[in-house]
Amino acid sequence: MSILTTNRLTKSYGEFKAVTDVNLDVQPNTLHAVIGPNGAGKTTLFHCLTGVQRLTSGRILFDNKEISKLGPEKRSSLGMSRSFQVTSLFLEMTVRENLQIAALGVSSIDGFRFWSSSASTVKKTAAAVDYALETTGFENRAETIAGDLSHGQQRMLEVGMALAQQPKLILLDEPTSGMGVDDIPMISDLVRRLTKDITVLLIEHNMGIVLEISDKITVMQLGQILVEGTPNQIKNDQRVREAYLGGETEDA
Ligand SMILES: Nc1ncnc2c1ncn2[C@@H]1O[C@H](COP(=O)(O)OP(=O)(O)OP(=O)(O)O)[C@@H](O)[C@H]1O
Repeated sequence: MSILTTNRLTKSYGEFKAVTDVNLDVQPNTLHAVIGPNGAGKTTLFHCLTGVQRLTSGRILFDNKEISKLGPEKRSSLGMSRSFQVTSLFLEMTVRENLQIAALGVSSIDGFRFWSSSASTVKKTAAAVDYALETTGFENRAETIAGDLSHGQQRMLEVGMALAQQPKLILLDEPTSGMGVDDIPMISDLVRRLTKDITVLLIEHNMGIVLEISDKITVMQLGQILVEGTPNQIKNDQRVREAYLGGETEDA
């Protein structure tokens, strides 16, 4: 059974349709990537899925519940977490403290519940932080100040913050953007590992990474789904080659 589906998801800005009739079907414990050239509608789709933007029409079902009209906090409390941005890390705090905040706070600063933590919350939080530390491989850096991490490591910590919320599904928006080539394997290995426990929906521009690590790929163009399939199917699809820089499929 699917963990996330969209049914004719459409988002318009005035007369302009940025996303049109998108039907996504994300299976549990898979890495499902959405790719497409500039302006394809990936970011708009991402914001509609996280609840940052309202759909113009269509429906979103997560874990068998309709979530189309729920805000970001509610979605995250149901188990749908998005990766934080480097700009939302607490750079003067340690890695562990950042993860604790994410584990306690669910998603917004207003939601933090430091002061009313019961013993069971503290225990649950510790387990969530341990899970995030272990999965990101940050066990040895737990006491490092986040501001002292490299840019690539900070991006890993963003993913860790989402993991500390112990989601069923994690949504990642271009997790490798701005990363040096040497750091990219670190994050792509992490993303790949995640599907052991949870589901990953990855919005990504870099075709090379997506072909390497995804189970299923949805290619968007001009707000619509152009083609879907396994990395092999996508790699060999003429329509995809044409959409990406006149024939190139690597790193377009
Ligand atoms: N707030 C907005 N108002 C009007 N048009 C918008 C708005 N946001 C996005 N668009 C338009 O919607 C289309 C899809 O944009 P979107 O950012 O979702 O694409 P994308 O696939 O994420 O592209 P990129 O890889 O360049 O970020 C584009 O034509 C864009 O100009």
